[in-house]
Amino acid sequence: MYIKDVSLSSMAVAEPGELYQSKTTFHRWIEVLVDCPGSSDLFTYKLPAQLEIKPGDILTVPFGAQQVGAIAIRFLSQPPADLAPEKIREVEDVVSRGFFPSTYWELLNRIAAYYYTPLIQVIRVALPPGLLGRSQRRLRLTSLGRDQDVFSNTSIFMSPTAQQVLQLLQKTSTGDYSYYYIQQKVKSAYRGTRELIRLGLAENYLEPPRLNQPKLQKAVTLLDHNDEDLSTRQKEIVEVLRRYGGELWQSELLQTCSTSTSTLKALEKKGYIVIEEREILRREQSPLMAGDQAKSLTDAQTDALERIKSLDGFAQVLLHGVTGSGKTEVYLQAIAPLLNQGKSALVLVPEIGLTPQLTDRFRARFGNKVQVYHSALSDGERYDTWRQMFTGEAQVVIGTRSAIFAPLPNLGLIILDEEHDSSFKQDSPIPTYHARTVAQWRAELENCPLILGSATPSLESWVSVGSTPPPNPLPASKEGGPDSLYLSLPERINSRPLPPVEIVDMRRELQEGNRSIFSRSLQEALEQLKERKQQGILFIHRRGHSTFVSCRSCGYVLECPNCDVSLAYHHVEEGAPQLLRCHYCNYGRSHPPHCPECSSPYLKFFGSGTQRVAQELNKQFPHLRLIRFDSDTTRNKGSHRNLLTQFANGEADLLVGTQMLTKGLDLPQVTLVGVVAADGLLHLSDYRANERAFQTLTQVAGRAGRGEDPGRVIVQTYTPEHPVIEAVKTHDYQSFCDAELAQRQALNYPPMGRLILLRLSSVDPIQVQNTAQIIATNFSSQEGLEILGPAPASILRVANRYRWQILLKFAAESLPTLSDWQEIRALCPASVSLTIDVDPINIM
Ligand SMILES: Nc1ncnc2c1ncn2[C@@H]1O[C@H](COP(=O)(O)OP(=O)(O)OP(=O)(O)O)[C@@H](O)[C@H]1O
Ligand SMILES: [Zn+2]
Ligand SMILES: [Zn+2]
Repeated sequence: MYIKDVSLSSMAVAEPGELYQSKTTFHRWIEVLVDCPGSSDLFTYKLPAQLEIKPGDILTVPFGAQQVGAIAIRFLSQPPADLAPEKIREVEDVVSRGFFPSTYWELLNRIAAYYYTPLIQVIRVALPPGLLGRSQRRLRLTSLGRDQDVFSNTSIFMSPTAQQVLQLLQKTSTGDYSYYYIQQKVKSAYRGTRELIRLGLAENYLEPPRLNQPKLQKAVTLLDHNDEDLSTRQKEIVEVLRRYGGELWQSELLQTCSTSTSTLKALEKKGYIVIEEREILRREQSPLMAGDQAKSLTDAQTDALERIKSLDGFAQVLLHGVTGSGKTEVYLQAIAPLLNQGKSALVLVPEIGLTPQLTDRFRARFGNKVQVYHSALSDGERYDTWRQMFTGEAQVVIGTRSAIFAPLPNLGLIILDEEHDSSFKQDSPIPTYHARTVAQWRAELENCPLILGSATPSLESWVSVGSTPPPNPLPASKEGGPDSLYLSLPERINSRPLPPVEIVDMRRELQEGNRSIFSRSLQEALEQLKERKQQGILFIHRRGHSTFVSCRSCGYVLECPNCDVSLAYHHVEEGAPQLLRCHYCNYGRSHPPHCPECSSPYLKFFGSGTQRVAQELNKQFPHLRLIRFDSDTTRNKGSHRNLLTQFANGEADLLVGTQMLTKGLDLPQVTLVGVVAADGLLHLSDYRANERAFQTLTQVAGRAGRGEDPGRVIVQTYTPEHPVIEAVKTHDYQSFCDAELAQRQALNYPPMGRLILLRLSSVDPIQVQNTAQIIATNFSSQEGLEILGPAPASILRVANRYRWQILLKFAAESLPTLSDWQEIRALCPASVSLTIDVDPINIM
């Protein structure tokens, strides 16, 4: 593939031999990425003679009138033709060497190239917010510099400028100023500072953003002493300290002993205690966990663990374990020996708030070796956690998508739990990476295993560990490529059965006079909950914007005549015509008043939200206590945990919620799971709709019957004959996959074919449409490339921007030669923005 974008072709730095300045090829210029808002170009600088620089080093360079942070990208043996050599400025200094280990650096480069994203944007995703941006370069005295008296004869010889800077620094108690300040105070300070550094009298460093300075707090430490000359009060304090292991935060001690700082100071004076500032790490706080021991494993778990432990270096492992089969225990026991070897592990989960239980289990097992890293942390927490990771101490990092960039130097294992989950994919902004793809590269580069765990693996992962389907029931293992391994946990812990799934035909309910959103079956099950002192979960699919239209009388779903997808309902604004549209070929029609199949007027936009269901429940089952569990009720930090704890404590009978319920909840008291309307999942206008529906329904069903009491699942639908419903009923992942893969194959959809989605948006509806048209025609028809669209996005206008899209579909697994992306971008006028989504997951 030919890529002209400069920042993309910087891949070259990762090639061996290019990394270092060798004596034979003497480089005199270097291209750097400058950390300046809006700048994504590379700039050329001259290499100072004495300074050794490697790609990936963090530098300071003069930029306009400022000194700014920059990252060294690659050497040039020729200056660019359009730049006069004498105009090129020199790199000022290296702030941090080897900041990016070479494997990490290569990872970032791969992401930039694969996702057509300028490298600086990738770096911004990887680094904690503001690390480079608001960092400040400072100069501070060394101990040699502190003791240097410029007026004495024994002083090291230095220029007058250097003397001035030295004296300036010596005047402060800290011996430390920002470069900016020094430059204000001393003329041509630049040369002076260089000189001081060379003489070992000063050193420069990059100060982290102010906001993220380490947080200090006073700690009180007990010294070894016999307490003879103490008052009773003082003795009490010493006793408290001793009970707490000899150390407490001062604030805690004051509170515990109801004493004052002056009492403590008196104790310090007597030499019994020391009070000092200590850094407190702003890590996510969690309740203290009781220690937890490794469980003795089932046979299937033992097999899986042994296979994992025997791996040496990179391998991709699909751990396919049915719901409640104990995958987490396998992760924990795979990680334990690594920590003892001084290695770290990275565990990615779909959404951290939704899985406090998982984090708790890790904390209970590994204590403070566990770090949590995700974007909902405050900047301070993120920064501190990031620094902790950087130390290289063996640790377990649990985080969401972006934690794949955790700077763990000594990585021994990467795990993606619930690997099928679509939240591992970033749709915007660029890079539109998939954490699974990045994890695969990272594991390869670090030469460590990658475990993909799921009860409902993505078809991508299923195919990648060997596309020939194994026999049913699931085999213990199957072989894919040389580096891939399939492991299965086919049974629940203690051989508990998977819950039976009852499918209720809602058309029948209507025919037989039940107009409630709850079938008679579900009503009866809800009635029984209270009697039996059991708990239940009701799943409601919230459709957000997109919807499908179906006939309440006959179940007919309006579909596109040209594609095998349902039509989406479009209603751009009040008063505008109601339209049905296909997102793949742009076929459109008006919304019909009657069912085209049976002429019934009961056409319905499907899906009632949690709120409506909760109201309905309150009306029909006033004695059932509910907890609503959706994005409205879980907005605050810690609210997931609170609601789940309430529920686990039996403060409610029913948990009513959305997608959130499907992710890893392990509540043994739950016996009933009800799906109010499965149809909301089945007819989305997306080629992945079936896969997603199967995964969601199987996962939510898997919440039932995990404890002693057997579970029961009731799925309500208007299309009971749908193949997804069939597969969920029989817990048959295998046949579902076979059928689904055959369809994907026929239509060249992933994982057989490949997709790239171009999303265009603009405040100007005409311009965006025209641009989409021009870009689409620009893709010369190639063998194996199909261009779908341009078509308007399903919600045409969002935040006053009109959105169009072009879907590129490739028959082959790898991408063929495409036209130059820079040229494509150049076709967009300034008012139209273009996002290139590689391997898109959301096509609507
Ligand atoms: N060897 C074991 N012996 C006894 N209990 C176990 C064992 N392994 C796991 N468990 C328990 O079984 C329950 C289910 O395990 P876990 O939550 O890991 O399942 P899972 O495979 O991740 O399920 P899901 O995919 O549905 O989230 C947990 O409560 C766990 O503590
Ligand atoms: Zn009908
Ligand atoms: Zn169509």
